[in-house]
Amino acid sequence: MNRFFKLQENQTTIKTEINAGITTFLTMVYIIFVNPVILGNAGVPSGQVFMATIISALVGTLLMALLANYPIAIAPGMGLNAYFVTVVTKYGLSYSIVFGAVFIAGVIFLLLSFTSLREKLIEAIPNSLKFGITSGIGLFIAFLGLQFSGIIVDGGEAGLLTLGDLQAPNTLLSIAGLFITLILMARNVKGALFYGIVMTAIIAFFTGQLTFNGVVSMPPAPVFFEMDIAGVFTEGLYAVVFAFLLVTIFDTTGTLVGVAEQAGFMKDGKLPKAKSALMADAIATTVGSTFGSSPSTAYVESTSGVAAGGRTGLTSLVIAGLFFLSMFFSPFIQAISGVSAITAPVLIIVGCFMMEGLSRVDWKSFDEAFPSFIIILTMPLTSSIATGIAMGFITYPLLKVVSGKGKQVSWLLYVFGILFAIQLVFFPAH
Ligand SMILES: Nc1nc2[nH]cnc2c(=O)[nH]1
Repeated sequence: MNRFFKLQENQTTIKTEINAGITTFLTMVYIIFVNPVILGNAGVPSGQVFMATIISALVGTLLMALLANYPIAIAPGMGLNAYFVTVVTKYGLSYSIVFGAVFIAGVIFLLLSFTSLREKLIEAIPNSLKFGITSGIGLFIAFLGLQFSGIIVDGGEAGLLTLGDLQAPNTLLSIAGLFITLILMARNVKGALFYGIVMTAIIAFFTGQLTFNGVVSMPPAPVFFEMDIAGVFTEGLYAVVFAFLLVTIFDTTGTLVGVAEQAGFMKDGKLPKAKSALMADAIATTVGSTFGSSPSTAYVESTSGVAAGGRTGLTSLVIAGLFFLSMFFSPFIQAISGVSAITAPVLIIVGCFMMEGLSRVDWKSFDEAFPSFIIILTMPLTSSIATGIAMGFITYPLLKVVSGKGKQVSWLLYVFGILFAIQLVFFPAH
């Protein structure tokens, strides 16, 4: 164990790594409650999403442990799960076609992990676009949380949106959950999001909003290969595949670099073993789609385990082991997932985490600030990550050219800008 995970070299111990693994697991286990709620809005059965989420997290995090020896967890990302639902519901598609799109994005990501285009792409995209995308997704999922909780509702005569009925039972439950979780977060309690869900569920139980049919059982049977790859082409979902691909690559890379900086792994501004880490994510996304999950990404919550001293893949191995054990708690987890007001506070708070990157945008330069701003604004307003990305990629090269800085922009961005402009104007459906 010591030799495989290089514990001594990384100045850590088995006990510290186990502690770190438990810490990260507690901060991210909410995804197995929340993902069935979100993908349930696209009609995917809850038991299927529950298993697919665990399998994605298990495969990705285990590969991260074994291939990269990093204390970084992988699981289906928030934001892309919501975008998945938008694509299914807004355009009336079958979810199996959209799983096909996730599969294709995963395979392209896997192929890209072997080439240098991956680095080129990552280097060509400026901070304002990268962090604009992550933050836009943050606002998007927080907005969903506000809707699920009933705090924000359709405005009708009052305008597009308005404040909901704060005395409605499910809204009251969410508000109580939000306050409890915020208090736990502010007091730096390990696993605040998880304990927040549990405490909100207890309130829901005693107020009759939640019923249980058991706690432990054998895992539900996973559903395998319920996807329609041909449908991706007949429906022309190219922009959707592209959005899944770009967001997964940027999000994972940004998160890997952030966590690696915190853990002291960066060497001369480069991330060693980036290839193995990205491959772990690409494989998790591809495998996850075959079982019925939206794309996976490296989790920002891994920072909590690193803060607890985790430095090696042993931390990730512990996280993967805990995800495996959670398979046996499906009745408990599915009952909680059935009441979206319980998990809504998590969406609002995770949205806040994802805004952090905005500090890296150069707000004093208008040609950097505006593309970031338009992404953040349009993602929640159009409920489309792809549209938000398109707005940013169109305005960035445009503003650079008119301000005489066109030469600073990579040719890749001009190509993307033109492609996105054509797509938005002529193929706006997706
Ligand atoms: N980086 C990152 N971390 C997450 N934690 C939960 N969801 C996400 C996500 O989409 N991206």
